[in-house]
Amino acid sequence: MKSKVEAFLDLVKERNGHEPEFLQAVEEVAETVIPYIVEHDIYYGKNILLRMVEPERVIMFRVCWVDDDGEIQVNRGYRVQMNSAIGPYKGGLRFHPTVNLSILKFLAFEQVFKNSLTTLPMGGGKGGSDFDPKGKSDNEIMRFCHAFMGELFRHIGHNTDVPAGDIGVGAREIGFLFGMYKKISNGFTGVLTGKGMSWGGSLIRPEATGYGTVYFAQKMLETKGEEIAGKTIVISGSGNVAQYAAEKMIQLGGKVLTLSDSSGYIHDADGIDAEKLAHVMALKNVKRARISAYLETYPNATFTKGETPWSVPCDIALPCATQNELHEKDADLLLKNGCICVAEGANMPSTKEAIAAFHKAKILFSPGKASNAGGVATSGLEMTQNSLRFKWTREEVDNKLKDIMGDIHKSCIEYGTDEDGFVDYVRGANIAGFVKVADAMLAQGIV
Ligand SMILES: NC(=O)C1=CN([C@@H]2O[C@H](COP(=O)(O)OP(=O)(O)OC[C@H]3O[C@@H](n4cnc5c(N)ncnc54)[C@H](OP(=O)(O)O)[C@@H]3O)[C@@H](O)[C@H]2O)C=CC1
Ligand SMILES: O=C(O)CCC(=O)C(=O)O
Repeated sequence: MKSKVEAFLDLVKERNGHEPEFLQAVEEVAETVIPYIVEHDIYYGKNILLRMVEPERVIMFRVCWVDDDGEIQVNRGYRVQMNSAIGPYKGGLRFHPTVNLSILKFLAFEQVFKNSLTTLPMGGGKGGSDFDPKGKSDNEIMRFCHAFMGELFRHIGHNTDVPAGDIGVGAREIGFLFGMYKKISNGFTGVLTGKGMSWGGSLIRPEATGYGTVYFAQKMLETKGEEIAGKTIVISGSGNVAQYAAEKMIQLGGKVLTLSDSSGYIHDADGIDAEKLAHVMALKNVKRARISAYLETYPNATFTKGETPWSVPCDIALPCATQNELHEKDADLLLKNGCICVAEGANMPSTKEAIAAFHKAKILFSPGKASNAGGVATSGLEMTQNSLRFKWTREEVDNKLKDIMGDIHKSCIEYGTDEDGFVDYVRGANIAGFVKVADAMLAQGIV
């Protein structure tokens, strides 16, 4: 006889069998949420989770643009509008050659729970394209963004769907996307977040995902009487999330040992301090160089080609690059080397087996939907400021971000504490995220 979780997953697999990342994300949620549904009559027998795994709408479109050689290029664009029970769809856009429907559906599904956890009124969505920004000129990026928005504009709006950045979409791309939306719609609205500071952006939004991940790690460490000062930290990635996670760790007295990109990782045993990090930011955000270029200025560091940084001994690990970048063997190495805390800055960076290893060892482990929620939370604060036509100070936004990360941590404790006191942050985040969305769906009827 199949368990309820198995029966549910079989149904989801029947419809989405060719979408491995989406199935992985659904499985993690189903395993923790279905037992909760079974114990709570108000949710039982209503097929709520079955409704939540089906996107409300998926938009897929052609994006044609002309490259610098005058060649016509064709890419595929998407927007997955997953769930709008508690607010307008909200979530980033990813430009990366690996983008497909499975990846965007997993990200949109995670986003529904994450946005619910922030306590702000935002539904979940995600979008993007298989366009590869690497090696493209600024003019090519602009032409692509304009072409992409030339179709996306009709599906979004400040009260309907508010996209933002993700992998491959940063301040430059948001600028080009916003410019085209404003032109076509003939209106200046907060339709995107992550905007520039002089045209509706919020202070702290660029820093928010990385800072928030560190604030969450801080809260987890506090439960064990530990603090960040004096700890060694291994970080993967060297993009937006990794850079600001490193910055906050350094400010709080941590010693950051590594950063990476898709070509490999650098290990600086002396620690990446504020000055070295500023150099990384210039390398990555201005020169758009590979992380190995770090060694040209800091030759004492090492570069390991084609590897992730998890073999470097550390107290705290922050996976901040991409999905499924931390496997069971990496988790075993981290544990063997004494790691006590893993906070995910990326979305679903740890595989199911890696999470099981962390849970078995009972170390502090937080899933991205809890610990990286600071980015979208601050996007929510950007939306509020846009509606109010007002601007909060850096300190005001940072304090709100800290409060939100603290509240998410409390929710995880409330729903994820085992009888022996161990906190399963995965279960906590999934159930807390589910309850708010499910209550709204029940109140709104079968729609
Ligand atoms: N930006 C945000 O506000 C938020 C982002 N996230 C998540 O955080 C993660 C990082 O996003 P963000 O920093 O914004 O993106 P960026 O594009 O700024 O940086 C991505 C980083 O990850 C590396 N990377 C990407 N794909 C791979 C891969 N397949 N293998 C190894 N390294 C890879 C990139 O290296 P390379 O340059 O070589 O590709 C780069 O260093 C993603 O999972 C994203 O979904 C979550 C919440 C909010
Ligand atoms: O700020 C946002 O709306 C999106 C952030 C995002 O894409 C994410 O949380 O994964």
